[in-house]
Amino acid sequence: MTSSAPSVPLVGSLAELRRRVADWRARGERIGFVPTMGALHDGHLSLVEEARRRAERVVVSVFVNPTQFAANEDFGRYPRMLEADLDRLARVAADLCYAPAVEEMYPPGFSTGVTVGGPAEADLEDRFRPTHFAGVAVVVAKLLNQAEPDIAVFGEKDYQQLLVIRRMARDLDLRAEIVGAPTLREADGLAMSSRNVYLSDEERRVAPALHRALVAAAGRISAGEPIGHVMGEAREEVATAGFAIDYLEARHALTLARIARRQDGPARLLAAARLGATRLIDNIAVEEAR
Ligand SMILES: Nc1ncnc2c1ncn2[C@@H]1O[C@H](COP(=O)(O)OP(=O)(O)OP(=O)(O)O)[C@@H](O)[C@H]1O
Ligand SMILES: CC(C)(CO)[C@@H](O)C(=O)[O-]
Ligand code: BAL
Repeated sequence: MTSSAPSVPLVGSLAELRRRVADWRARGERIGFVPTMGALHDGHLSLVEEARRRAERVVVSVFVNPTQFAANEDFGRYPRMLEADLDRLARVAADLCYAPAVEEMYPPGFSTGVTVGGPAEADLEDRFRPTHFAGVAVVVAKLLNQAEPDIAVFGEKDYQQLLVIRRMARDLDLRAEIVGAPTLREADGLAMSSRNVYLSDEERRVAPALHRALVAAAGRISAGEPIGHVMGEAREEVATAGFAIDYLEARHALTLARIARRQDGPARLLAAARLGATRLIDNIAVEEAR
């Protein structure tokens, strides 16, 4: 299907990205930036809309970053559909799509890394993807240096990633303000994700059980039930639905430190769990007691 909205310019070279951004900046326009790996869904588009509320121009990057995938992960089969992505970006009037080739981002001889600690060492995603945040940090640092936006929007769906990027931006004095945006969900509660296309029909039917368990647990903790007990039952419920759980934990929402009591919060419940070959992540805030 073709869109009737004006098409979104696509650039692949850093020089061209910089030229366009410099033109806008010279006109006094604020630049918003949304980094993605493409296969865009409505969750991504909501980030573009958030950026649009805060800036006159919005650049969206589409780059499946090899350095954040471990050798056994899905880099090779990650969905790639740039034409459809451009069509979707046109509908939310993004100003530019930046889709560099791997060689543009990582030229021969590339040998620099960014070491991230703090929230990157929370024993959550990092336990299961030990090289992941180093790859995310290096590509996000590069993208933010390349586009030099005023603001950059990241989804709360990747909650630990959001905290890692906030920490990195603060520690390295990156100029962009890092903005977090809420998770968009399907009608049955499943967090939208490019990886949902991997789910079989049966797995797709089961998948919302993860969010349901998080919502129920957050409500019970908020009402004063003991965290350890509630989280144990949530793990049982998710496992019974058919998931293999990597983690399903209550953590401090700002530091990701373990918390045993609601009063140690603000609390966030974070989960990663596998349905067959597909790994889903999700998280939810625990409302604070009034
Ligand atoms: N459902 C969603 N709602 C809001 N933001 C989202 C959602 N899903 C992803 N994002 C955000 O979009 C940005 C790009 O994410 P990415 O391209 O990895 O998409 P994804 O759907 O999360 O894919 P994946 O399946 O790889 O996790 C990230 O900041 C991510 O947090
Ligand atoms: C931030 C990001 C675009 C870096 O590759 C990626 O980790 C993602 O899509 O969340
Ligand atoms: N949204 C995070 C990208 C990844 O899983 O590699």
